[in-house]
Amino acid sequence: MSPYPLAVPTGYRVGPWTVERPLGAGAFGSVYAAVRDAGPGELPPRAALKFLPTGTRTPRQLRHLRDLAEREVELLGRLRSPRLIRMYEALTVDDPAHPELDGATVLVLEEAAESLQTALPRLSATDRARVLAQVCEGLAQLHGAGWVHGDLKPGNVLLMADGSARLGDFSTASELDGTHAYSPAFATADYTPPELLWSEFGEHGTRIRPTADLWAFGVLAHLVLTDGLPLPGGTPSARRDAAVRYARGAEELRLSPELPAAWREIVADCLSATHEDRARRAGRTAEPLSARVRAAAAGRPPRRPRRRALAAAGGVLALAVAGLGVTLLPDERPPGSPEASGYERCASRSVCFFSEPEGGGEMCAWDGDDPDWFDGVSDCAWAAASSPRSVYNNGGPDPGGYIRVAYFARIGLQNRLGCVERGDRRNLPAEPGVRSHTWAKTC
Ligand SMILES: Nc1ncnc2c1ncn2[C@@H]1O[C@H](COP(=O)(O)OP(=O)(O)OP(=O)(O)O)[C@@H](O)[C@H]1O
Repeated sequence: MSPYPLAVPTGYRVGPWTVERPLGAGAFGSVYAAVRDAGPGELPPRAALKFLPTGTRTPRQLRHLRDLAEREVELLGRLRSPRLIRMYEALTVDDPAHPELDGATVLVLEEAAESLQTALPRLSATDRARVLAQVCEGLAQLHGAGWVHGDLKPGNVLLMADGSARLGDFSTASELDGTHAYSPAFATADYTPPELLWSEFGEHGTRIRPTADLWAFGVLAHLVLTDGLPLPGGTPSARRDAAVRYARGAEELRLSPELPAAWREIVADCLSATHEDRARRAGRTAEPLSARVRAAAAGRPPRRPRRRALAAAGGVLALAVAGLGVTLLPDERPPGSPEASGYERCASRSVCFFSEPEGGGEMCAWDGDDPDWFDGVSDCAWAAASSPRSVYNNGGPDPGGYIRVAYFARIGLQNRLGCVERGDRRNLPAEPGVRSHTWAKTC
């Protein structure tokens, strides 16, 4: 039997496309390389045709397949982001002479060279880290647009001819409706977060949140960086049982010793056992995670603060470390003394932003990056209502040279507003507000 759910012969024509050779197959889709010999000039000369057998099968299978096809067409038709595979058009096969193909949905996609699944054994450590950073960027773009992927795994990461990565297979993707989306729940067990392993499949599907993709990213990163899955067991069902034991607190997570140090905290945060812990440690979406993953891939020391942002309101200092799974290192000291005022409240090795000029008013302080001030590493609540009016870079020396601080108007380090040299303290203009910052080598 063909491993392809839909066997399409070489030379088969659909619209302007002629099938050349098979590229890969999943549970539902059969993907073929194709060339264009006619049709509108804006279409590329080559593409990957994904055939979904929506014309055959039993009515029940059909309903499900149509749902998968519609999800993919809907998402790809509406979203265009550099890290998501593009769709050029969607066609329906009209060919009563070939009943097995008649009525099939054909997605005409940007052609990738291969999937991460097949490429992985040949990739160097540097390439593996780079691909992970690009996958996380793709997830951040997807989440930023309000969608959840729902089936992130090596077969759904596509590598282009230039080696860059894109996310593919959006048949399980779903658009967020508030905090949740409804997925058809065909995610792969090894990449499914514990809370979804026993979740109910309701009328509209399984309720999932973007943190489900973060769990899958943690599993993927562990696999890509160590060639092994994070949970023990020789079969998917043994690993699912291990996930259940882990989620119930009966078993600890033991990450491979081969996992590079820069990635351990990222993977552990993504593999937090519950949605709540994952959201707190890794973020509610991939957007805050992306900067950490980029830094790890670039070999920079993780800039995630070891403590939460230090907020001082009305001169009362609060060390807010609880709840992040975060410990203060013995050599860390609290920011300035409680009697300190103005800029002097800012602890060494921190960057501090103040709600008033000259270091006055409320303060938010970090010793690391924060790609989203309101929903990232920490919540700088007052900055949501008013923009910071002064800043003090009280950072220390850094072996990598990341001693300056660049700050941005938008989450994810976008729309750069300015940069502060080490030791610099200055007033800021009233608008616009600051949403993210990063330690930088140059200003
Ligand atoms: N745009 C593309 N370019 C090249 N190859 C592709 C492309 N899209 C998919 N493939 C190949 O086809 C395989 C199956 O595609 P895809 O994952 O989209 O199908 P599926 O049936 O939806 O899979 P799943 O079993 O994950 O639901 C991929 O693993 C990859 O090898």
